[in-house]
Amino acid sequence: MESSFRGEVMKVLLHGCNGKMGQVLTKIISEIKDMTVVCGVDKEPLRFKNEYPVYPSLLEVKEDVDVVIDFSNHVCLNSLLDFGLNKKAALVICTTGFSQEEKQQMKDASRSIPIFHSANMSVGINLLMALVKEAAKKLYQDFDIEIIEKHHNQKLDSPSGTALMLADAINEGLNNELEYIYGRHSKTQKREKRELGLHAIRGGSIVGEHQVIFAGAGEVIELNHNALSRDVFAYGAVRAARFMYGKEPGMYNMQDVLK
Ligand SMILES: NC(=O)C1=CN([C@@H]2O[C@H](COP(=O)(O)OP(=O)(O)OC[C@H]3O[C@@H](n4cnc5c(N)ncnc54)[C@H](OP(=O)(O)O)[C@@H]3O)[C@@H](O)[C@H]2O)C=CC1
Ligand SMILES: O=C(O)C1=N[C@H](C(=O)O)C[C@H](O)C1
Repeated sequence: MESSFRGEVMKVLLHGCNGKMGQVLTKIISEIKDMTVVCGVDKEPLRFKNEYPVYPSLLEVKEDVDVVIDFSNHVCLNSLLDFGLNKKAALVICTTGFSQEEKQQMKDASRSIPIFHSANMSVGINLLMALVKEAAKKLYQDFDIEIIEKHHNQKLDSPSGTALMLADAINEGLNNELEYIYGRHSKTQKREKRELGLHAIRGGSIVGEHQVIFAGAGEVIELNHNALSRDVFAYGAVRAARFMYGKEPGMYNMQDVLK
């Protein structure tokens, strides 16, 4: 998909710039000619020596900004939306762990500004969403469906935003009949047909692995996605920022970017 961004240098604010994803993006954007990080915002502004100014709060930002790329924490949503609304900047929100109410807040704000949100910026996961939706439609009658996700030991939210996105894609294909079960413990009854189990593993430096299991009688189908480095998410965020530049107000996601 072509972006509406032409011939100028796009001014990016990195929100959460001193986090793991913020630092990967800092490096990747520094190598892109038509994009520049004009400033960053992070709870700990002095953690790294960045080549751009870093503020402890969005309220202190002085620079002109075209697009905010956000990899921070869901608790920042109010200040992020206020910033976007005041400065008329497009928001590329890649953070996960939002409640339903927070997602509704995003939708409300998107009546005035363009807002992108996706729990996974990789091309592969967004293709996998379509595959598991189709597979679920064909297999559900005879196969039980479960999702396992694995991430590093610093991750705050579980299950991952991606696991929930995959579950929602599956459930959409099945008229939203499924009930999500978050890990099984202290159970004394067998699995019910309409359960969709979501299971989170946390350890070491695992970047992000998602496995969708279709388990039938005597056979199992597994669809896996493994992110081998954070670069894949950062390149996706850059692609989304290009797509969002100059867009009309509304909610957008990775499916729109990849169309
Ligand atoms: N959509 C996608 O493809 C991906 C999404 N993510 C999501 O992005 C988010 C960030 O991930 P990651 O970079 O690994 O996490 P990190 O914890 O490494 O980075 C988050 C950064 O944001 C900072 N921060 C937290 N709260 C605030 C605040 N109120 N104001 C300003 N800065 C704040 C953190 O500071 P401090 O450390 O001091 O709290 C930290 O520097 C997570 O929600 C994660 O799930 C991650 C990878 C891919
Ligand atoms: O926190 C992470 O690291 C990741 N979070 C996203 C999620 O919650 O799905 C995406 C990716 O798997 C990495």
